[in-house]
Amino acid sequence: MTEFSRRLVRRCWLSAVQNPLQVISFPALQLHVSGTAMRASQEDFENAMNQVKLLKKDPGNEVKLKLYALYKQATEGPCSIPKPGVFDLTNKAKWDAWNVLGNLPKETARQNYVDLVSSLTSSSKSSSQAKPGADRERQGYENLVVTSEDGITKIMLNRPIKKNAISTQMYHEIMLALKTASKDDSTITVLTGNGDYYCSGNDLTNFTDIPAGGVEEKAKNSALMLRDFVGCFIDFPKPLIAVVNGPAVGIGVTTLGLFDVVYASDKATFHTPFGHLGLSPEGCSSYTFPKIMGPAKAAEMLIFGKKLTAREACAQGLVTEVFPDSIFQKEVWTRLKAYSKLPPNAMRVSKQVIRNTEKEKLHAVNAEECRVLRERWMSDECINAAMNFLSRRAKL
Ligand SMILES: CCCC/C=C/CC(=O)SCCNC(=O)CCNC(=O)[C@H](O)C(C)(C)COP(=O)(O)OP(=O)(O)OC[C@H]1O[C@@H](n2cnc3c(N)ncnc32)[C@H](O)[C@@H]1OP(=O)(O)O
Repeated sequence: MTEFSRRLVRRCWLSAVQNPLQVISFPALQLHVSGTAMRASQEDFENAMNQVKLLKKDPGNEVKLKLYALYKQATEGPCSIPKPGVFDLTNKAKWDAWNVLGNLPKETARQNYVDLVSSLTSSSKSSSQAKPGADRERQGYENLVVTSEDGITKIMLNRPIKKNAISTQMYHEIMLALKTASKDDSTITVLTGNGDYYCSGNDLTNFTDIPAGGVEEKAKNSALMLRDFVGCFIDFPKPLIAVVNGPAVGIGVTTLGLFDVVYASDKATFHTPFGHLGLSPEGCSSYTFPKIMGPAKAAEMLIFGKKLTAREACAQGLVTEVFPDSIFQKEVWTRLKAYSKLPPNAMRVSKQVIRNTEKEKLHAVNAEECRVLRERWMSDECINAAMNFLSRRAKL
């Protein structure tokens, strides 16, 4: 085994433990009942299995792995199947969880399974009464807060604990929110972030969830998703405004070239560390950035990862206006409320006149960037960089 493979093995296991939600999907709990007759607690065991299928809230991957392992131990005994390969993250995490139970007797595993399910059903009953959760569910977004008021639809990235890194689910949520906003009654749409960051870019753990088809399939699916995601910005029909409340990284920066107006707090910074991550530009920035700031300045950002302050980004034309952080929200929202009262059709038509001649080109650029990135994601440079971040060895 090479040093690289050893690091990858270590990293894969680490990511399975640190980011269990990325590793195993909920349907994996829909296990088959073995025909083997069991003693007294067989009925409890089967009831518990049925209760698991009815859980309203995803219990998280750590718990799901525990349930899986206890089920296997209770029905088949100690793990004796071959260890899955290093890239087969999901099956490897399941194997590890089962294997760690060693020679735990079947009856004990069965009892532990029943106890664990019982604790889950009681906690889900109490948490379903919590109002914030109910609100989120009603709105249908896990990591966004979407509000419509005064003619403005505000889409707020709401994962402050992870600096608003965009998870796979968030990509889909943002696409849905943009599509919904494009058809609602609002006249303008705003994207912003909750907390101290605007967005820390792509969630680097997105790539730890490797499907059965391996890294190639993951790269293919990611490229398709990215193309759709960026396509939603290219096609967005109303004025789209970024309210950049704090630092922006990666795709949080590149997509800014597709907004109509970008307001930034003076605390914001703009960083596209593609070189450090073994990546290449996306979000149409390979086209919009040279157009906005000239090829030399764009190259410094996109190839060498030069981080810009808000004032520098404004001087380069990426940002429309910078405000002192202390008055940022007040000033920006006062201005946006005034803009939102302008005639909506005129605003739409003006946007179309400004943007439509570029649309076809932007879609072609988007497709090409995604094609190149699909290759990059499978490169050693990129895998190493993601591993470094995940194992906390490197920060940007
Ligand atoms: C499928 C489509 C793909 C499209 C491709 C897009 C390309 C990009 O977007 S490239 C840019 C990717 N982003 C990064 O490389 C940023 C990585 N993050 C950092 O360097 C730092 O976290 C930070 C400089 C943003 C913030 O540092 P700070 O010291 O203030 O806070 P932390 O303790 O590091 O972060 C808190 C918490 O948030 C997690 N986190 C932050 N950013 C990301 C991220 N991009 N992906 C995953 N997780 C992230 C960080 O790990 C911390 O989590 P824990 O508290 O659980 O350790």
